Amino acid sequence: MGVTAKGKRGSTLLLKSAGRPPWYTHDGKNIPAYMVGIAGGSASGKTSVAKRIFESLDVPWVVIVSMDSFYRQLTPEESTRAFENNHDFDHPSSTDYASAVRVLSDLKQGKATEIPQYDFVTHSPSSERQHVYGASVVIFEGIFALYNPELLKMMDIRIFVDTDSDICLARRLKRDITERDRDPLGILQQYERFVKPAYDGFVRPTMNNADVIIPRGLDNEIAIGLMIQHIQRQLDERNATLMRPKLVGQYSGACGLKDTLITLPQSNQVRAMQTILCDRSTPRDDFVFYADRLSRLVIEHGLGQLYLEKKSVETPMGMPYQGYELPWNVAGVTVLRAGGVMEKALRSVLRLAHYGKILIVGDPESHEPRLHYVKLPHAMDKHQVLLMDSTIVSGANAMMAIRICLDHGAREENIVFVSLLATPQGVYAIQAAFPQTRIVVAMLEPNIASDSLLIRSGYGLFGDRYFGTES
Ligand SMILES: Nc1ncnc2c1ncn2[C@@H]1O[C@H](COP(=O)(O)OP(=O)(O)O)[C@@H](O)[C@H]1O
Ligand SMILES: Nc1ccn([C@@H]2O[C@H](COP(=O)(O)O)[C@@H](O)[C@H]2O)c(=O)n1
Repeated sequence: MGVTAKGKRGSTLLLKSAGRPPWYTHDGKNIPAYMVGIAGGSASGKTSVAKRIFESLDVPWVVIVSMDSFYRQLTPEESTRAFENNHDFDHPSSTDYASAVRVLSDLKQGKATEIPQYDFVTHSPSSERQHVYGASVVIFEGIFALYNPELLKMMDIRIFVDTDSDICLARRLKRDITERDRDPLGILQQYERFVKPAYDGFVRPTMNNADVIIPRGLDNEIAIGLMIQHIQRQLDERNATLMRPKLVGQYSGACGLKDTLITLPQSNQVRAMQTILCDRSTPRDDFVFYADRLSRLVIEHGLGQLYLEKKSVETPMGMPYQGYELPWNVAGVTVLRAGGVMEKALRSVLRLAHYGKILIVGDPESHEPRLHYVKLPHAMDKHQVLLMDSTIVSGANAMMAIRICLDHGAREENIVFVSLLATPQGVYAIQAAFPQTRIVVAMLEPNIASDSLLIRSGYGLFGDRYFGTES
């Protein structure tokens, strides 16, 4: 049984996804996503209402998760009956709640997750998964969205769409013929036998769990408008009270830095290279050459922090030699764009690594970091992570990058942040939030130029100097 193009998959829609501001407190802890639950009868307009809310909300990184994604796998006998319109998909037992709870609780906690996909033509989950990360708002819609107590607990607002059953049946007929490859007689049989009784017995009673009931679904513009205003107000209030990471840590020379900071031995060679990089009159080709050379040194120093397995080999003279095995499980994650310089160094010294990219751009007004793109290797929990950025200045970008790796399952004790230059202020802020992350730098440089919120290190704008994009 193949999946046809006509088959409707359990739909997960990422509608807005760029420029996410920090979603964690100054001590690095995630702020839970705002969750909306929308229940109602089949074809009552749940998806349509969900889409309308999303279009209207002024929030980046929003996701709609459909309950369709969690229909459980049928046994062969059940599957045969399903093709005869004789399987009850409207009983609560048709849903894999454990999977729904796992996915939604990941999203609620700000973690990356994989959402199963469903095919209505084959009546079975497909092998595909949709990777979702970064939702500030999650809308969960489905006939049993307000049924399971664990799911209900996660929701910040619960909505029930209450549409006349004749209208629902007419819409369902049309939709199931065009989108789900069904025949009219089968649809009517299934409706009479399962859909209607289950609505009366299981779905309608969940109206009691709702905070808001929307009669007539999308047609009820007033109710929908009021509800959107309410949600937007709640989000704005939450936003105003969020404890965003401070752009500069509270470092004062007196309190000192912890020993998770590892600085490259300050040989005369290293200091000479730093002098070249800090010198405003250095020509670009020299800047690039010495940035590359210093990157290799600091990357090697960072690799020296990785945990290695012991290995015994036999020498050509037949003697035993006890040593170590180079690791296979290194994830080199670049904070774009300046971190790309260090990826080049990592590639030149390590043959086996998986690479990831994170694009963080400072907001032009507040200079607050904003996440625009992330792609990381699979199974981050099994990787030792070398996180690379050329400089740590306020520490805000580094904190966001570390938070992203943790949200994708990386273990904090396995993260090594590698940088050419760091300010003590930035290191202090990172250490306060992520005490187990090791920070390897070529140089600690306390002299920063600060122009209101925009802070520059001794290198000036490293990426622009390296890539030749200075204005
Ligand atoms: N107010 C409305 N007027 C006309 N058609 C609608 C309205 N609301 C939904 N529909 C249509 O009815 C069908 C089912 O709507 P949908 O929002 O997907 O319902 P549900 O998610 O509850 O199954 C879709 O084809 C949709 O375009
Ligand atoms: N293989 C399946 C699975 C589910 N259904 C029907 O889908 C309805 C829920 O989807 P809505 O978008 O309408 O909320 C539900 O009433 C099931 O009967 C199906 O027909 N085949």
